[in-house]
Amino acid sequence: MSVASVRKLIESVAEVSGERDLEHLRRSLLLTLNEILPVGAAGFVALKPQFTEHAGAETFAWPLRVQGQRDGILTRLSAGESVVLDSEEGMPRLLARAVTEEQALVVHLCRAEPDAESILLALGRLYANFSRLLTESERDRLTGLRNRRSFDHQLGQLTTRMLDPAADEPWHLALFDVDHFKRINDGFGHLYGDEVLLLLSRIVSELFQGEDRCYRYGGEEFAVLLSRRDAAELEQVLESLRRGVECYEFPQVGRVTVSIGCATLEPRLGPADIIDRADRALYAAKNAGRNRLVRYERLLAEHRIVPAPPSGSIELF
Ligand SMILES: Nc1nc2c(ncn2[C@@H]2O[C@H](COP(=O)(O)OP(=O)(O)OP(=O)(O)O)[C@@H](O)[C@H]2O)c(=O)[nH]1
Repeated sequence: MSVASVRKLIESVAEVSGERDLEHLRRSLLLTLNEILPVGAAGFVALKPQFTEHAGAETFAWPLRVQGQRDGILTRLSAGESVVLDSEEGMPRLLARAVTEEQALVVHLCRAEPDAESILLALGRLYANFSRLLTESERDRLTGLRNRRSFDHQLGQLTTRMLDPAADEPWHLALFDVDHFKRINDGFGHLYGDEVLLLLSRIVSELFQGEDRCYRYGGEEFAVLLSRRDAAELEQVLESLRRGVECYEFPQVGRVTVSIGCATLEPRLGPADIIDRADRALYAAKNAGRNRLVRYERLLAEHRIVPAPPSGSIELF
């Protein structure tokens, strides 16, 4: 390798290691591969067949189909393993490396390259290490749900996306809080309190899948960002959360209830505005006796609340 190539490689790796977002990390890694290998196409392919619609899978539809073993080989790969799917005169042209349990990095070269396998191996390890660090920094340790940091990031992205006039999917924020959680801690001990939070997080994760995202918002409070639902569907799914918790028999502790406040994202609302709305609805649910769902928009329609102006629209002079 020439000094210029080594410098290019180090610069690219420095670029990759500076990423703080998984999506950017993936993009940065693909750019690096393009810089140092004669890449025809490269992308991430989901290892599990049910995830094959993910970005990147289509890119490799044709070469893998040519191989006639699209799912055969890739689904048998486990994290850290790699495979050469096609070679030319003993040198790899089409390679896959399982960078995590769920994803393989697949590279199709314009021409065969002797160092391709070792480069893919090294960059794959780099990606695996960084993605593990990023994933851990986005997760809550007790429940395994995404944490507040991740929530702030996602809500920020959603409120920005709402500014696009073409964005027509309604997104909603639900905040829910365990009722009288202090009593659970005081009566049964902190460990049982922790177990309640853990079991609650499982109930929520099972109920909200796909595009919906669940977060531990802090302490005994959780957040869910829900997409593609009208008001009736929203109430229905959040009611089933409330009932699901109410009916669950928590070991030792018995019955637990939650109060839920919910608000719908609107174009002029920033993250703080939407949190404030959901929080006011949650407060109203607590005040009305707990173990219930309150939607901000319903409070507004029934004149039970005075609307606050969006924070971004306040003019001081
Ligand atoms: N076990 C456990 N307790 C926590 C954790 N985080 C916060 N808490 C406890 O959660 C309790 C919250 O109490 P409060 O804010 O008074 O609310 P509450 O008792 O749930 O009452 P309402 O919200 O009004 O229904 C406090 O006792 C905190 O110590 C945690 O990670 N584990």
